[in-house]
Amino acid sequence: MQFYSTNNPKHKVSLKEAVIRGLAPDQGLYMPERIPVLPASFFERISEMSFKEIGYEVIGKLFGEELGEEQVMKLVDHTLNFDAPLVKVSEGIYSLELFHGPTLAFKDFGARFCSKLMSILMEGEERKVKVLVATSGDTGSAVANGFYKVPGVEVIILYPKGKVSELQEMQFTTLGENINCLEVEGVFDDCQWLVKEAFLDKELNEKILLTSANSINIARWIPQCLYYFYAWSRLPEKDKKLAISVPSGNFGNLGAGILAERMGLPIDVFVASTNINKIVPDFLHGLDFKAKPSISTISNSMDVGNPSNFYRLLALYGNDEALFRKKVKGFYFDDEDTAKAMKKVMEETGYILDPHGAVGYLGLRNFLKMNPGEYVGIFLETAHPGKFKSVVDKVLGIELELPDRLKEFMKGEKNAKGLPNDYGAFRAYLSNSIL
Ligand SMILES: Cc1ncc(COP(=O)(O)O)c(C=O)c1O
Ligand SMILES: N[C@@H](CCOP(=O)(O)O)C(=O)O
Repeated sequence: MQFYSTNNPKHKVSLKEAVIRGLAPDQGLYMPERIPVLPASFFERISEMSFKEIGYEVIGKLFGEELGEEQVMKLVDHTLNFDAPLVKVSEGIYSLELFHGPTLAFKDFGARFCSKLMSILMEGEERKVKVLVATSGDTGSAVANGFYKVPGVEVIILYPKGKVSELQEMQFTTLGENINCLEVEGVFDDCQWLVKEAFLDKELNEKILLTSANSINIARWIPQCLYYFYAWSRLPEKDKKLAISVPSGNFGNLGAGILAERMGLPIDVFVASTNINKIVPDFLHGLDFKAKPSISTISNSMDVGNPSNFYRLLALYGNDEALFRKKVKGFYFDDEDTAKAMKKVMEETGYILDPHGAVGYLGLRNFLKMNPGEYVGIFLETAHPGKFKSVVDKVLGIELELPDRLKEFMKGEKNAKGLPNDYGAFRAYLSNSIL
């Protein structure tokens, strides 16, 4: 399987090159040249299969030719070593809990897969690699933990000063060793811009082997499709049509769901749910796709004004905007709606949503209301509420008990360097820290 750039379908590279480069030289995102469809027999057996067995088949179809069966199994075993339970919240509404990994957010799946795949692909290489990461909170913690002490890899995390939760910040700034953190005077989109500029800097790339562990990299993006298959395998109400709502920011997660659907998974409708950073819902309602400055919200990890996976979503629908708008429904919610939903769901069901999951829940509920009785719905609960403890406590008027794993992160000492929102300063930092 080769991978093409969304900016030029003729530019095709191997799996290794796509993963090591991260972003195509023309700034496009890599995509599999063909999307393999899983056989009917796979879907007939899926309910009896374990998460890992599902993973072997799906990843085998995508990467098996290049990696072989043994490496595929190693990769999947390393990635899927925690569960993603499907929990019934109310009649016809299920939460896919993606927060049972080491840093309690869905990014753990992609980060673990990415670090393992990079190690496999770099085996025997003399070159060392610098992994650049822009984060609004959760990618940073998952990547830092996934790549911590991996030999030959140095990670540089850029995050917007004062715009990630305290717990998220502690999860990546306290590790040290090969994990370096830069606190940027700006918003998430500035961090993403700085990273992309570094990839375009020819001179710098001649000196340093740079790659990305954001969802722009197929090694971070593709494995996120696995839990959509698993969710369907565990869904009790398969006789109904299925709607899945994805709380979205950079849109890698939704893109991975669409990939799963293109591989044959019977998902009837996707709901793209955002906070007031509503660039994609606006597009789905007929406006042009237009990046905007991001606005701070209580679902801070989704404060993205220039979602980098947009053109990947379009490519998954054959660049057919009408088809994209038909298959994906867009909703957005402000902080007041989000807080109200968190309270209502806790009062009515006892289920505690984090602010991102609450946005996903709201999108799903709105869609189901418009189509009564026809669908069963799943929303992705993308992070543990404890990661946003101060917001959750304030909104719900409770004192949320943190899981031990989160408490552990609070014991370390923050270590981050300040960085102005200026490419020259970032370049100087990278040039001075050549491995
Ligand atoms: C908790 C949480 N929910 C949702 C999202 C949005 O996911 P995506 O960027 O893949 O759209 C993020 C960040 O990516 C996140 O950290
Ligand atoms: N919300 C993200 C932003 C980066 O998303 P990614 O999936 O492209 O890495 C975060 O948690 O940092």
